[in-house]
Amino acid sequence: MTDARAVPAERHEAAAQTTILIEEIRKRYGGREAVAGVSLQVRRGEFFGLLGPNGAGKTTLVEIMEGLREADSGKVTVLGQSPWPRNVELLPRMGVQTQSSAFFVRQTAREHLNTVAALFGVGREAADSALEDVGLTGRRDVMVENLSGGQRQRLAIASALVHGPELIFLDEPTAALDPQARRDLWEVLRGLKRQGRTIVYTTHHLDEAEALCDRVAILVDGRIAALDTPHNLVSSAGVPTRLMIPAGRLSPEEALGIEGVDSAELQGGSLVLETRVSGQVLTAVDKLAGLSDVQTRTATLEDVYLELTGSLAGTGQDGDNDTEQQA
Ligand SMILES: Nc1ncnc2c1ncn2[C@@H]1O[C@H](COP(=O)(O)OP(=O)(O)OP(=O)(O)O)[C@@H](O)[C@H]1O
Repeated sequence: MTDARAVPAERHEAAAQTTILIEEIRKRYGGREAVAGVSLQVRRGEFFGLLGPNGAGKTTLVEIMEGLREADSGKVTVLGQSPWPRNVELLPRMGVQTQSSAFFVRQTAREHLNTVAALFGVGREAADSALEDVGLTGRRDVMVENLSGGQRQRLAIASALVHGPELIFLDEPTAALDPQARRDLWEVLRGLKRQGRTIVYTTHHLDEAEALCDRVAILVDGRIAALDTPHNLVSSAGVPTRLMIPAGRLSPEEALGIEGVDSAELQGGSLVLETRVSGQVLTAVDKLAGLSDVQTRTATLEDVYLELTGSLAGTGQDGDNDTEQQA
């Protein structure tokens, strides 16, 4: 005989695999609905990206997940618990890096982390291992104020990691970094994922989201405009491929005569064709003008993002003029 009260095994399994569950969350500031009915699930061990234009509601949503802000309605479950009202049981299990991370600037990187470790009640070994995780061991004796911007960003991440949280919130950790420092930090972040941590990642860098995230949600005007793997978003969006042909080899009129070419325009020394059937068009271009020096640019997450944010932004709000500070 089965126990009617028993939770089916698959529901237990689903709960074990879910780190964050957001159900129909809404948050209004005065007349503006910053989060307008968002539901999503972040799976255990997932690198989850939150994308969207300025003012889309990302910070509000993340703060609701972190237990820093109360939703007007809807349900939030983080690691099986409600983060609001401020849930002290959850604090040791979560790490939070914000863009305005505070540092003890008159300390060395190591002293800073030791202080953070002490606040969390963990030992100095944890501080050393967090420094190693972010590749800062060699800079541990440098005063925080003498670290470069990229090294400070790493220290901010180390501060969010020092107590060994299962879930980490990272808010634009690569903002203001040079290209090499960004790439270096990507490796650090991949390392965190390999350790099995769940990461909620807010960024404006679409290439970064594409390179790092298992799935991304694109927020527009407080609503989810798309949620999927970067690969699926790109392949299902139907964004055209661009072919760049050195100018002079083919005229725009000739190109427009090729079946499957949607547009043809001269831009910066190239004839740029847009098509959704690139194989077919390349074959035709080969016959007419040859393929040497022809470049192909396939759609990226940035194309999908721009299409979504461009077509949806501003359609679902009651105005931007009622934004007084509210808790
Ligand atoms: N404390 C607040 N009081 C009033 N309005 C707020 C408050 N916080 C955010 N807002 C408004 O809510 C909307 C969403 O803001 P939010 O900071 O969540 O967006 P965001 O996607 O994080 O933006 P950004 O990319 O610029 O950080 C914006 O219109 C913003 O002006």
